[in-house]
Amino acid sequence: MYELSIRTRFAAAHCIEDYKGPCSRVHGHTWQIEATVLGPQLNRLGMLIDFQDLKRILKNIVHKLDHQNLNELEPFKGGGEKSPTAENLARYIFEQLKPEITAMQGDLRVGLVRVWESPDASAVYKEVQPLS
Ligand SMILES: Nc1nc2c(c(=O)[nH]1)N=C([C@H](O)[C@H](O)COP(=O)(O)OP(=O)(O)OP(=O)(O)O)CN2
Ligand SMILES: [Zn+2]
Repeated sequence: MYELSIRTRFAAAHCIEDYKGPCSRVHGHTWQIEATVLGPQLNRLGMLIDFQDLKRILKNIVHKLDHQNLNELEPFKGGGEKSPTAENLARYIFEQLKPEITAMQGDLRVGLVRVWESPDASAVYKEVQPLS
């Protein structure tokens, strides 16, 4: 199995409602997004997927989040469990990426999406592999 990863980043504001601390106030991050794709086979150029293609797809997804207040966007509206945390962002991006990747090539899978809120803090979303 081959595995490759790319990173991109975007800037956006958020707050965590009901959080006890400064994160309950609106503040910004440069969010860094890492996406990992898995697959068993290389193409005729010796690539699993062209980094450029993966970057383009990921950038199109994060473009909708760039320079937004994430709390105002539909997937994160209402707070609570839907709050725009690194965890929820990772799941949202994973779910947007998954159909794009499988449409591109049937044997490709999204391994994980990692969202870095700062250089020291990140969250991952991945689907648990079924036991074989
Ligand atoms: N599990 C999570 N915990 C927290 C999240 C999150 O998304 N998932 N988010 C926050 C806040 O958004 C906050 O902005 C981040 O706080 P923190 O990591 O403490 O960042 P700082 O740079 O302000 O921290 P230092 O104390 O300067 O290291 C909180 N928790
Ligand atoms: Zn924050």
